[in-house]
This record gives sequence, C-alpha cells and structure tokens, in this order.
Amino acid sequence: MEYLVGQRWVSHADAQLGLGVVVEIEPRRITLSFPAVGEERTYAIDSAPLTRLRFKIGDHISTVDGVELLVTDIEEHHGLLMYTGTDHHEASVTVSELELDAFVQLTTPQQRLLNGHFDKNEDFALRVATLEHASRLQGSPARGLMGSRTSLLHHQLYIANEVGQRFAPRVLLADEVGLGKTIEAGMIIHQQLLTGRASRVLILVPPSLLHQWLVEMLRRFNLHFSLFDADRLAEMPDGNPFEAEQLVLCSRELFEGRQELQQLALAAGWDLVVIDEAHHLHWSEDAVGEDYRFVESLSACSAGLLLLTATPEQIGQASHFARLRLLDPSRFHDLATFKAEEQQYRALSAMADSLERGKIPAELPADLDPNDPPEELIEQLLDRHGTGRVLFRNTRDAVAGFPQRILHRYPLPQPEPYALAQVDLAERLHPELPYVDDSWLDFDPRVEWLERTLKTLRPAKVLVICAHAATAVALEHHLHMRAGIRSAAFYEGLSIIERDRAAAYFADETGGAQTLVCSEIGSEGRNFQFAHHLILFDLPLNPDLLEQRIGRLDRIGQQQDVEIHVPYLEDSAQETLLDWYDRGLDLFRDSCSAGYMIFQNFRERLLPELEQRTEQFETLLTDSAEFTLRTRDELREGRDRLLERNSCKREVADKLVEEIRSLESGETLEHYLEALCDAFGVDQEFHSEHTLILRPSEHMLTGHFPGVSEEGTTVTFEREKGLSREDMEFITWEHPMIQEAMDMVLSTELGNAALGTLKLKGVPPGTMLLEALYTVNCVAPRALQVERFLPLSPIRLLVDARGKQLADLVPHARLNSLVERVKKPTALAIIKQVHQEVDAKMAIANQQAEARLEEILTAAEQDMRNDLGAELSRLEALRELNPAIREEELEHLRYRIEECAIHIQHANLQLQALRLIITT
Ligand SMILES: Nc1ncnc2c1ncn2[C@@H]1O[C@H](COP(=O)(O)OP(=O)(O)OP(=O)(O)O)[C@@H](O)[C@H]1O
Repeated sequence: MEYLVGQRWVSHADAQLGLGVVVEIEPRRITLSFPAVGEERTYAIDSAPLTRLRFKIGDHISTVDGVELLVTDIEEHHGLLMYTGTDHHEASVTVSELELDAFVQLTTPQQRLLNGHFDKNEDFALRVATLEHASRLQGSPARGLMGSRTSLLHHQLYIANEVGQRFAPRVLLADEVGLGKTIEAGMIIHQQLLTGRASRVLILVPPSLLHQWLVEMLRRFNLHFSLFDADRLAEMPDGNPFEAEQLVLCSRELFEGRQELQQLALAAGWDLVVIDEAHHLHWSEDAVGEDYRFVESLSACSAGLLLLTATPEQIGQASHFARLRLLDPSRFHDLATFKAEEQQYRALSAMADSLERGKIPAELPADLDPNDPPEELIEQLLDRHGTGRVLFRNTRDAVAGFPQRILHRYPLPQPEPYALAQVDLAERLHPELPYVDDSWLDFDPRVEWLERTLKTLRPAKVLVICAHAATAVALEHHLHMRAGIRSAAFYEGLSIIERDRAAAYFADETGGAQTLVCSEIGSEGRNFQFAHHLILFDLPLNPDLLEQRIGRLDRIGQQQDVEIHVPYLEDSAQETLLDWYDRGLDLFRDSCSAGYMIFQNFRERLLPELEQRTEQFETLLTDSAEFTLRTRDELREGRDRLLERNSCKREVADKLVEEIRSLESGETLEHYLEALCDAFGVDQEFHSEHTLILRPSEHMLTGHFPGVSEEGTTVTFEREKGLSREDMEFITWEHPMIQEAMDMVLSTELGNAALGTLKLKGVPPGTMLLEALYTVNCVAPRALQVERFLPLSPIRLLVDARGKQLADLVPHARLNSLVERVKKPTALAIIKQVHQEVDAKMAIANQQAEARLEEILTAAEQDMRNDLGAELSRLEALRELNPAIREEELEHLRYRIEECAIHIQHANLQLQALRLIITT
C-alpha cells in the first residue's frame, strides 16, 4: 500500500472519525490526523484499518473553504487525487484532495461499501423491507385510515375517506346521535395530518367535552392536542399562544367577549378548524351571535372546516342553513332558495329509487343521459343535484345493530304546593324552578321515587338527566347526603377538572358512583354507554334535546337495551308532554331526525294543551302520530335516503375495510417490528398471542426507540385486543412507533451497504453478484400528494459477473435465506480487490435502473392525469349544474395537476442499498 502525506483515507474500523489526512509516515507506522474529531491516530502500516477515499464522478464533495462541487473528472498527480467539478454557479473548478473538508460523511451505499463500512445482512434486509412497506403504504387507498384504534365501521370509514381525500374539506358531519362523529372527525384529521394536507388544526368544543376529545384523539388516533384554557393561557409567555402549538383544543366559551383572544386565534392561521356541537352557534336572519361571527371569521382564514352536530335543525331550519353557509357561502347564500331546494331533494330520492328498480324516471334532469347505466345515473344524480358534498348524515336505520329503547312511565300524584303555584309554561314543566331553597325536595314525589328506584336498580349504573343545573345539584346533594346513594353531579357550573372527576367516578366499575345527575347542557355529547338505565327527571320542550339525552346511552358500544324511566306528575304539563313525545312522536322507541320540524308544525296546538289539557288533545295526538308517520316515511324515502346514499356507499366502504384487514392480517407487521427491535437493540418478550412486551436493552443502537418506555411497553397487533385493552398500544402500520422507526431506518445509512457469500449450484466460486436497490426520489411539497401516484417504487437489481439481470430469478427473500455473513477482515480483503469490478457493475445497474425510472415516471404521470383529470372533468361538469362546487376547488385541482406533472418529470433515482455477494 502506497501512502503519501496529504492523502485522504478513512478508517473502516471507526466511521465516526470522518476523513483522515496522512500526516506522518515512518518505516512501519503511519499517523493520520482526523480533524473532524480533533484526533490523531497511529497505526502499524501492515494492518492499518484504512481505505483510500476516492470520490467518483457524480459525487458531491465540499472543500474546507465551503465550496460544493459535483465531480465531473478525476486525475492523479504525484499520488494525490485532483477533482474537477462544477460549483453552484456552474463554473468548473479543480481542487486537490488536500483541500477536502474533513467533516465529509461517507453515507452513500457505494461510498460505504467501497470504504469497508459494512452493515449486517439482516440490516440490509430491514432496509429493503422498510422501503417496500413504505412504498406500499404510500399507494394504499386506506392511507390515514388504518391507524385508528376503532372498530372498522363502514359508515365512518366511508365518510373519513371521502372527506379526508379532499383538498380543504369543508363539511357538516351530521350523523344521528352517537354514531361516532368525533371518531369520523378524528379519522379525517389523522388522514389530513399524515398525508401532509394539514398541519395546524384547531378544535372548538363545549367545555364539558374538552377532556373527552383530548382523550379520544390521543387514545384512538395517537394525536397529541394541547388543551388551551384560561390557566394555560395565563402561564404562556408573551406572543401569540396559538402559534406555539400545531394541534390546539379549546372551548368556544374561552373566546366569549374576548376580542383580543379571538384576534390572536385568527392571526395564528389554521389548515383545519373543527367545531363540535355546531348547532349552538347563534344565527337568525335578524341577529347574528358573537360565537357565529367568530367561527365565521375562523372559517374564512382556514382552508378546511368540519362542523359536527347530530341535530342540525335543533334550532331550526334557518340556523341549519347558516351553518351550511359557513361551509360554502357561495353555494348557500339565500335561505328561501335553500328551502325551495330542500323540496327537490325528495323528488331526487324518488328518482334514485326508480333508477335502482331499473326504471328511467320521466323527470330525469336534462343533463343526464338516460342511456347511461342506472348505477352511473344514480351517482350523477346524487353528485350533481344532491347535498352530499357538503352534508353527511348516517341514520341508525342505515347503520343498524342498535339495541331497543324501552320506555317505563311512572305516574305520581301532583303535590299541593305545585298545583297551587304554577304560572308559566317553564314552571309547569319544571315546577321546582321557582324555589330558591331546597324545600321542594321534601314534597316533590319524584324525589322519593328517584331514591326508591335507584335502590331497586342497584347495583346497575343509572344516568339521571334534568333540565337545569340547580335541580341537578339539589338532587345529587339529597341522594348523596340523605339517601346514602353514591352519586355525583355533572353540570355546566363545574370546572373541567371537577366534571371529569365526576364522570370518572360514575364510570368506575368498582366503588364508583351508582348514579350521575346531569343537567341538559352538562351532559351533551358525553359517552355514558356503559350504563343502560336512563332516568328523565323532567322533559325538555324540544324533541332534539330529548334525542340528545337518550343519545348519551343509546350510542355505539351500548350492549344492552336502553331502559328509559320517566317519572311525571299526573294531570300536569309533564304528563301531556310525555304523551305527546310518546304517542305523538314515538320518540322513546325510535329516533326521529325531523323531531324539531314536527314540533314546530304542532307547536301552536301543543302549547295551549300544556297549559290546560282539553278534549282536543286526543285529536292532536292522532294528528301528530299520523304526521310523524308520514314524515318518517317521507324522510326515509326522501332526504335521509338521499343523504344516506351519499354518506355511505357500501362497495367503497367494503373495499376500505378489506384493504385494512388485509394489511393487518398475517404476521408481516409483527415480523417487521421484530426485525426493527433486533436492529435497534430493543428486547422483546412474548406476552400472549400477537402481543409483545418491548423493553430498551443495554445494547440500544440509538439512545431511544420511539414509543418504548423505560419500564417496557406492551404492544398488540390485534384490533380487538387493542380496543379492549387500554394498557396496550395497538400497533398498525400507521402507529407512530412504526412510522418513526421507519423514518429512523430511512434517514440513516443503516443497512445500506453489505457483503455476503453464497453457494449457488452451477456458478463457479469467486463470481461476483451486486444487489442494488433504488427508489424514486421525488422532491415535492407534501400537500401535492405526488406519492399517491409516484410512491418510492423500489427497483431491485441483481447484476451478475457478465452484467446479466438476475433479480427475477433470485428474489430478495430467497437471497436473504441463502446469504452467509463474512468476517470483517475477509470482507475488507475482498473489497480491496473488487473495487473496479464494483464500479463497472454499478454502471450497468445505474443504466438499467434509469431505463426503469423512465417507465415508472411515464406511468405515474399518466396515472395522475387520468385520476385527477377525471376528477377535474367531473367537477367541471358538476359546476355547470351544482354551485356546491367551489371555484377554488377547481383551480386548486388544475394547479395541482400541472405542479404534479412537473415534479414527476423531475424525479430521479436514489441508490438506497447495495450488497456485494461472492459465490463460494
Ligand atoms: N369505530 C368505533 N369503534 C369503537 N368505538 C366507537 C367507534 N365509533 C364510535 N365509538 C364510540 O361510540 C361513542 C359515540 O361516538 P362519538 O362520541 O364520536 O359520537 P357522536 O356522533 O359524536 O355523538 P354525539 O351525537 O352524542 O355528539 C363513543 O364512546 C365512541 O368512542
């Protein structure tokens, strides 16, 4: 080996030393300085673990003066290498190796392989597997949807997929109570974040739901939201607090009367704003509430907006319209037109039905071609004339699988003080209201009944709901202090912590409260389906509120029939209202999305009956029941049906479920995580089937492995187990542990250079094979989603001694099982001899990969143009008829197609891993 002072060498025993400069040569010893680490090392010349650093044409080098060059030519002068290259001004510059920057990292597979920095064959295999999995996930139709810790429910996956794919989704999620709107919103947020379409998200909810949202986002989607409340804001340093976090959760009330805070939230800018229980936003044609105005301003400065409500018309059709207007002001600009359009939806649904039966309706809109297949016609009808792009609503009927609701009525005698005192309607319905003290507890028969009933139902958990906070507080106090019943109160006056403590006490299976006494507002949106007894201490004067109450228990996850107990005072407004809800609306047995509309329809006849029941009441009941039946039928056949068709297309949802199940089935993920743990030095212990305990070991490759705590983390690959065992992490391809570990592999050189031997029948010993793995590297803004059409697309090549391609003949997995490791000294000896041969094979591999790249890029561009082009033509056709399509969506799509094409055309190859194999 010829050493000369000034030459650059690298230590293959210790890659971290960086580049070494020969500073002294003695007869048997050689000294190198390693400037990057400020060390000098002396070696015996015969056994120095050194490899001459020779850059290649095409490599990027940098000099001590900070000049960056792309090498175009290399010559040797008196034993020193002279590199000629182009700098960033495209000027040609020649530098001697003396001038090279010592901090140079040898990271490319070729540099590492030729400089003797070998990885284990297992690490090489891990790198290849990582690239293949990453590429497959990028192209998966279930991207962003497979990682949630939820049951795979069709209606939710459909909506999440449909909405999550949109640029800047602006929709109203209006599934009936308890069908999982929070979960749908979580899936959409997760998908938008994972695919880079959104990075800043603001969620506004009622105070009682803050904690529930925080926990649901974390537990089900691994999304860490920061909860902003008055205390947190007070503690934050100067500056805009909303800019300090990307994912923020706070209550709408936080902004009430605080203009300055509103301005800060607006100034921070968001990609997606989510408003839960959106029916509370105040809007009427005469008066617009501060809350509505604030959300309207937020909506104007955020690309995406999700509004959630189970009872969109709870405050009437006008305010329902107002929320749609927030989503798409250019579409929903006039209430009267909107009302007229609503009438059309029913006719459209009837048309869709006839099409389904194979009949072309005479009144089919002119823009549809009756010769198209009926399925396509239905799609076009819904697409072009329905409300589906903005409004999603699934009903219990459509989702199915819900338990029964059973009503129990308890007539109680009217006590004298109430009979004498009642004046207005509110007091008739809630006779305890006027009492400033708790004296009503002594004579109101509902109190004694409540005490008795709770004792009879013991140990079953019972949720009690009443209209007012004061009633809830007094009742709970009584139950707790006087009746010895374990209870807690839950109402709007409590702090968030107190509320969560009360809910947790109620949820606690052992030693928790038997009953939780809630006020109307306090309990909205909460999950109490672990109980199946509901006591309605009074009844609200709005069917949608009653539906909200029942929905606390009658929601996804309810295992038993829901027992609804209603105590009421005989011959009172309560009895009349109960009769009307029960016999007029049949609301206790079946939810009714038109409850408020029916109430409005009969309001004028109903209210006087609540004051004083007359003989007319029976007729009112019959009329209401008939009207309800008709309305239910109409809805079933009309608007709801139309919405359902848009809110869940079974075939699409089936495919998503199938895709997720297939990604979860088998043991691919399990084996992959095991390989990751082996590579990074994480210990694995068997826990139970498809479940492991992971612990950091003493031989960790890096200081930390994502998601593995010091005391150990239990992980399961089974969805069912993941759902029932809160103490375990449910691992999917989208779990942060896997995503971050994949990033760790791909952002370092782990496994990118390896050497092994192989016995192959018929191949003479000493033959060289080069296995190379390339990916397609497309640098593009994440929001463009280019990887949907152009994923990493790993290209594997296996070049033999004569330059023949053997990749198909000897697949990677088979090669892995045959390759044997080589001891480092032998490997170094081999590599020194095959330098030039490797270069020659690399040139062949590069050429072949380039040819493949061209094919891949052409196909990707075609795919992209087909896919986005079809979407564009569909939207352009739609826009002619349906102003629900916003112009900016079209513009964005056109821009996106051209931008994607440019980025695809500029994609290049990246060599990801190289393995040299010698036959023995
Ligand atoms: N896919 C799912 N897998 C498991 N649990 C689910 C799923 N979807 C919903 N749930 C559970 O069902 C309950 C209802 O869901 P969620 O709170 O999202 O409903 P909602 O439609 O927002 O209700 P509300 O109308 O009361 O606001 C919650 O306890 C939720 O965790």
